[in-house]
Amino acid sequence: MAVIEIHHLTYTYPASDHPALRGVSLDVEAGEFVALIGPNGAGKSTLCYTLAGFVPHFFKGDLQGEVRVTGQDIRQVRLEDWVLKVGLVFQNPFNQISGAKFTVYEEIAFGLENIGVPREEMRRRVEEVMALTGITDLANRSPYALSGGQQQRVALASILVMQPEVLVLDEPTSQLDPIGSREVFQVIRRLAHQGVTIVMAEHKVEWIAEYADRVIALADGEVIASGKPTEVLTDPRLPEYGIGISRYTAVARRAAEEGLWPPQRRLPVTLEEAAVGFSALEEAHAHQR
Ligand SMILES: Nc1ncnc2c1ncn2[C@@H]1O[C@H](COP(=O)(O)OP(=O)(O)OP(=O)(O)O)[C@@H](O)[C@H]1O
Repeated sequence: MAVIEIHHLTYTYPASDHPALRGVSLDVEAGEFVALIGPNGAGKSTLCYTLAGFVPHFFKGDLQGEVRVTGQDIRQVRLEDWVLKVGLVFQNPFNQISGAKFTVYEEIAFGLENIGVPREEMRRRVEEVMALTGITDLANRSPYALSGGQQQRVALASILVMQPEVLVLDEPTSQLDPIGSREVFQVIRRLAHQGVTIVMAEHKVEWIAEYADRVIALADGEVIASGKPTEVLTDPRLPEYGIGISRYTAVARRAAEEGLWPPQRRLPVTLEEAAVGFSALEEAHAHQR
């Protein structure tokens, strides 16, 4: 059984007459890392909110179809129970920090304190997630006196400490520089290897190509492509939908039009793939000479 099962999901916000999600179907297996891409307004955040239970428990509106996580229907479970099953990480870590605690350690322990977890277990779980997210040395620092990447890892740790089965991230690296982004992607990859199911809305296609298992492209609330990152991210229709492509895909596509890309080779998404493709072409030319 897939961990996430979405069937024919159509959702319209209250006071709107245009569905934000239309006929979305999607299964995600345990430990899979799925990236959501799409232009502004495509429905990525709405899908994240739905998985996290904010739709329909907080945003009412009209929800048709089925959304299940580990077999449970989203409509049958209260939001306060659902959030223990599905953790949501927002774009801006600043919004996720409670403001009630003075140190990173206390911040991460906050959620466990609220549900009355015994002190010894709390310490063990907090130390475990700090190690996993690489922030052990920040334990006594203020959550506000950190870089963006460090702050996002604190936000992530404070969600992970609750041990959700599914982690949903809505553009978690949009405020981060390349170093911070890599830190976050590496932690996410590690979590997926440990069996956490990941759904992440993200624009950075080169990072997605490197780290995600599958990509789902949304446009105007509908799934327009779904598959392996290299397939979806080089789909020639993406620009028509206003979805950004990697600069390496764009360069190689131009080169291919001029006969300067190996004909049988898939277009690249990352720099490494581009380098391999162009050197293969060079070798083929050297042979012909
Ligand atoms: N609270 C709301 N009430 C009414 N309509 C909304 C609300 N939030 C989003 N929408 C609409 O739902 C559609 C999907 O928006 P959503 O924010 O999910 O897209 P997105 O792909 O996350 O875009 P972005 O990349 O800009 O964050 C858009 O048409 C948007 O205007």
